[in-house]
Amino acid sequence: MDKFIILATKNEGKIREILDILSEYRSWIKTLKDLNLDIELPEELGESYEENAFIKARYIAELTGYPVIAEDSGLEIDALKGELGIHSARFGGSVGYKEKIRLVLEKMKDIPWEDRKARFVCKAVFYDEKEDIKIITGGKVEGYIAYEPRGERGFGYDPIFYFPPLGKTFGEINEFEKNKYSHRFMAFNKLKLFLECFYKGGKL
Ligand SMILES: O=P(O)(O)OP(=O)(O)OP(=O)(O)OC[C@H]1O[C@@H](n2cnc3c(O)ncnc32)[C@H](O)[C@@H]1O
Ligand SMILES: [Mg+2]
Repeated sequence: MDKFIILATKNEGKIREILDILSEYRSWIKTLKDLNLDIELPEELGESYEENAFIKARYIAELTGYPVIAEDSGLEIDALKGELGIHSARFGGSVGYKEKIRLVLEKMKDIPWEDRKARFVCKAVFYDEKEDIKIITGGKVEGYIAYEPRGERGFGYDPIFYFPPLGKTFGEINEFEKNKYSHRFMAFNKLKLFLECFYKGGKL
């Protein structure tokens, strides 16, 4: 098959979740790894999740000529206004997530539960240069920053994101559960509606 969509992300955690959400379309989707495209994505200098998702999508679309899916996401913490959000991946510099999490918790050590509100946000983009299509969908999930990390599942900031409806952090729930409630699920589930029309209309 020479027609496919490229998934433009380097984050293995995202890839797992997105391929699972879009599992019906798995045979149409190629990751950068599937294509042996060992390249860096461009700097995410946009001012919003949408802009950054589009920067990544456009870069790969221009490079390959194929339709592309990309996303940009982040953790917004009310008490640390503006520090994470679209800067979540860069927060704390080039250190691992154990250290980023330690830094967040250190900054929030005196903050009481009611002021620990946070949300994960995701914007997903489908971009097809040839067909002149740009679709953006979004998702959000509300929770709290836990007092300490719990669970080893998921990726990134999952161990400190406490999700009240399940009484657990995202680090404690399995992929099946995360893909029922997450910001990424919501964004990509909406994008799926579009892919359904596009795919069923034989457009790909
Ligand atoms: O740009 P790409 O290659 O897609 O991968 P990335 O990891 O750099 O991704 P972003 O630029 O979108 O930054 C997202 C940040 O938000 C964090 N994040 C996003 N969704 C998350 C989730 O579901 N669980 C935990 N952390 C998440 C993630 O760890 C990053 O620090
Ligand atoms: Mg990134």
